[in-house]
Amino acid sequence: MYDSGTAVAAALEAGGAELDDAQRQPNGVDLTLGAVFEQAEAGVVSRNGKRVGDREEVAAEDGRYRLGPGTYVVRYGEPVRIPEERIGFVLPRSTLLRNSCTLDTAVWDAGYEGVGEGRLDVGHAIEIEQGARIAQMVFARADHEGTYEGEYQGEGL
Ligand SMILES: O=c1ccn([C@H]2C[C@H](O)[C@@H](COP(=O)(O)OP(=O)(O)OP(=O)(O)O)O2)c(=O)[nH]1
Repeated sequence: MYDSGTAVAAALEAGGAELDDAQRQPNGVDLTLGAVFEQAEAGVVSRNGKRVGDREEVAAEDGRYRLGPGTYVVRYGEPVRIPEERIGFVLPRSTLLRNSCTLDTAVWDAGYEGVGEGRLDVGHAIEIEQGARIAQMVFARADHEGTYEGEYQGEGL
């Protein structure tokens, strides 16, 4: 069972997100584009740890990112707090898909708080305005043991 968009909006606002009406969707809340980065060195995923490789921020021109084909890391524009008994999923706006682009996203754990990131795959050159809606977050009810306490907790806040 998924929460309504109104319930997702209430949870995000309780976590400090400032939402405009266009972000409020029937089944979730649209997240906006905060910043774009290009990976500059190798990261590490090992059995006992991980490290995110350095990245360089892409400059917006007149508030717009003009992105050529390739892989980017995006930071969303809103802080997110995933309530207990919920799991979060972020899906790309279909307009990205219709323009040969997409977002790759992972699980948003109960108890996570922060300004999250995702992988933007640009299959054809695209222009995206900073602050434009790029994704939708939905919440599903979920059992869980414990809450998120990893090193991304509090990122970007
Ligand atoms: O697309 C996503 C998915 C999740 N998150 C946030 C919320 C999630 O709770 C946290 C950690 O995600 P995950 O557990 O998948 O990352 P990990 O690499 O396993 O990190 P950790 O070892 O801290 O669990 O990152 C994002 O920013 N973007």
